[in-house]
Amino acid sequence: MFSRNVARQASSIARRGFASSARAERKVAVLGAGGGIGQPMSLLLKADPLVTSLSLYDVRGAPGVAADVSHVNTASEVKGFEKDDIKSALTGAEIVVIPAGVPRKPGMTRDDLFNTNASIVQTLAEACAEYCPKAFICIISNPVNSTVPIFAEVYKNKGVYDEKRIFGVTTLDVVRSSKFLAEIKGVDPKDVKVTVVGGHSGVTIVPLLSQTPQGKDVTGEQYKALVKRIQFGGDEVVQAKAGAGSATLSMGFAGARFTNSLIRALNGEKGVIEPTFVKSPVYASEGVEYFATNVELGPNGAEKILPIGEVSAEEEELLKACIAELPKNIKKGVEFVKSA
Ligand SMILES: NC(=O)C1=CN([C@@H]2O[C@H](COP(=O)(O)OP(=O)(O)OC[C@H]3O[C@@H](n4cnc5c(N)ncnc54)[C@H](O)[C@@H]3O)[C@@H](O)[C@H]2O)C=CC1
Ligand SMILES: O=C([O-])CC(=O)C(=O)O
Repeated sequence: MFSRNVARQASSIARRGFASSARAERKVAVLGAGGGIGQPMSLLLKADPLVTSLSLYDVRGAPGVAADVSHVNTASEVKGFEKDDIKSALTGAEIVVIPAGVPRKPGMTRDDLFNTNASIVQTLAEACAEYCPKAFICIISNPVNSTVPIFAEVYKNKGVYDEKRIFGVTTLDVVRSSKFLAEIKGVDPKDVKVTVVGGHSGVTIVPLLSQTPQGKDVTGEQYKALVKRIQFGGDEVVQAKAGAGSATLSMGFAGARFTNSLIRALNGEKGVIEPTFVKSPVYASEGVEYFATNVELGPNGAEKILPIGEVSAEEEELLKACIAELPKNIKKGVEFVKSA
């Protein structure tokens, strides 16, 4: 959908011409733009005609990345900021995408990143609350199950919280599910859409393969292996990179796809649906405050949280395991801010 849409937009703009095309102004800021995810994602955002302005920030290196991607001949303007200049980076931003923080090394869980990334995300939330409190926030930094609650708690403290505007980006789980299932079935991944619910780590990642035409008849050992590969796809990359980090290119693609969906919805397109980790009523009665399901995006952000729908017996079990784990991750994030 993302690449098809970018291609469609690009050809439509080519027909109408850049200068004359009336476009909604959409300023996107990337925090952590100098990193492994930040760089390829910034390139993809620069290639997206729906992004009209790109503001790249990192504690170090973002002006260089900005100078580089600014030579790509699409219409958007690009500026780079570093160190203390976060105010300039965030002022006027409508969407802030955050891949700032340390990645895993082999042997680590995402939760092992908490000690470092919690304070990074808290600091960035404080800056966003001050300089662009109405922006839509897309959080990539791990552990997403905890960093989303951290961001929300900071916003509550600052009196600017709007639950519809804060998203944990779980799109990579959706992208992986589509690709891995398509490989098994020998079909084009563009035709394979998998809803992934829950959170973004190990057993909290719950692919609903039974809801996908191509996934329905995957059973037995093949089903178990596929679910495991989706749940631990991040580990596959961490191991293959052998100490040099985690998924960056596929995450750059997934982050740019989520941003594109959000902008299309802000621009008035109807029926834009993406799974994302948000404040959710779905398991609230069981003490799970945040949960990823399909969410219909719209001009106010998370317009409609869609129900999980019918699930198989196996998926029931996966959901139980998810629900046993997720509240601990959420609580850890909430308490981090409350105890500060
Ligand atoms: N949500 C998801 O599906 C995924 C999340 N991730 C997570 O994304 C994060 C980033 O991963 P990579 O880009 O590979 O790491 P990286 O280390 O290559 O880049 C991170 C960047 O963040 C910057 N940074 C650190 N503190 C900052 C601050 N206070 N303000 C602005 N920038 C700051 C660093 O200077 C660095 O350039 C990690 O936490 C990783 O676990 C990675 C893959 C998938
Ligand atoms: O595995 C990691 O640490 C990075 C990540 O979240 C992913 O690739 O899904």
